[in-house]
Amino acid sequence: MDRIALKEIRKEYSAFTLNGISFPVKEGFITGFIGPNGSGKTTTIRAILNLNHLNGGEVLYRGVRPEDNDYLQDVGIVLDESYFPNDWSVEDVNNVLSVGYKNWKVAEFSKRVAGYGIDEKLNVKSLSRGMTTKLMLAAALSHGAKTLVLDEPTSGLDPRSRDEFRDTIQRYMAEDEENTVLFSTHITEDLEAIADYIAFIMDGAMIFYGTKDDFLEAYRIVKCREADLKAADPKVILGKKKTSTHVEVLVEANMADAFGENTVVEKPSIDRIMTFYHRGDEDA
Ligand SMILES: Nc1ncnc2c1ncn2[C@@H]1O[C@H](COP(=O)(O)OP(=O)(O)OP(=O)(O)O)[C@@H](O)[C@H]1O
Repeated sequence: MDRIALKEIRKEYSAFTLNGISFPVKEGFITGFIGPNGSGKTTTIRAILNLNHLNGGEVLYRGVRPEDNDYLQDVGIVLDESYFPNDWSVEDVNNVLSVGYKNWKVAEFSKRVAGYGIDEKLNVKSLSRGMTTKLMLAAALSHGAKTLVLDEPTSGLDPRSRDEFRDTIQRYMAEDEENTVLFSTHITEDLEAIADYIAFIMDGAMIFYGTKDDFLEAYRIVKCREADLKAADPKVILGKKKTSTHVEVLVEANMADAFGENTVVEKPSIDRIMTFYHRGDEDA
């Protein structure tokens, strides 16, 4: 079952268009949402959270198009920047959200922020980027949300905190088989560790949606000589990088043998797929 379904969503800014993004966020699984800087991840996430007016398409939550923001009671949110007013203390966050969320757990939030080493007397604006992310994560996990929607939750975290974040998400998933997570990231190590599904966008358009394993099987990097490239239709080349001795191209897996026999074929990591995709002719 789809916890969230994005159906052809479209958002037009003056210099950017999110152009018909469709993918499901499957109930009971972790979906990693990837794409390079400026590809439209935050715009998509804001659409899911009803923070953006859309120019087309729709977002379904538990199979229906929400008529108001009540569905957000069920959603724990981490945004890429703080959504708390700067003059609030952490204690204010606890007090105010206990009014806003029907199932807010005051003691649970206090325990979580204390666990992150955050003093509730501190002002939100005095927190570092990583601490602010942890504060949002503590809030996201303190109102019984069955869905987490997290925008770049690990980008401000140090390696140890990233590791703890991954443990926290895995514990959350183990607590209830219906718990569901969508998180965007360009730290692909996070995905390799915990994502079940991958949604990959670029320049506002959908490139891939499927299981992480299918994603890793879908592409190959072929190392060959520049002359070998002539053997194949240039359209099969999804990305290209020259090195001092040869050229490397990203292709769909079924095109890996289109460049003749004098090649080396590798299965790329998520990171390599992302960095190669749409890459041009520049030298390494
Ligand atoms: N309010 C806005 N007005 C105009 N353009 C916007 C607005 N918000 C985002 N954009 C543009 O939309 C594009 C996509 O931005 P978005 O933040 O969704 O990308 P992203 O994939 O989340 O990037 P990053 O990985 O850098 O966070 C960018 O070119 C950005 O400048």
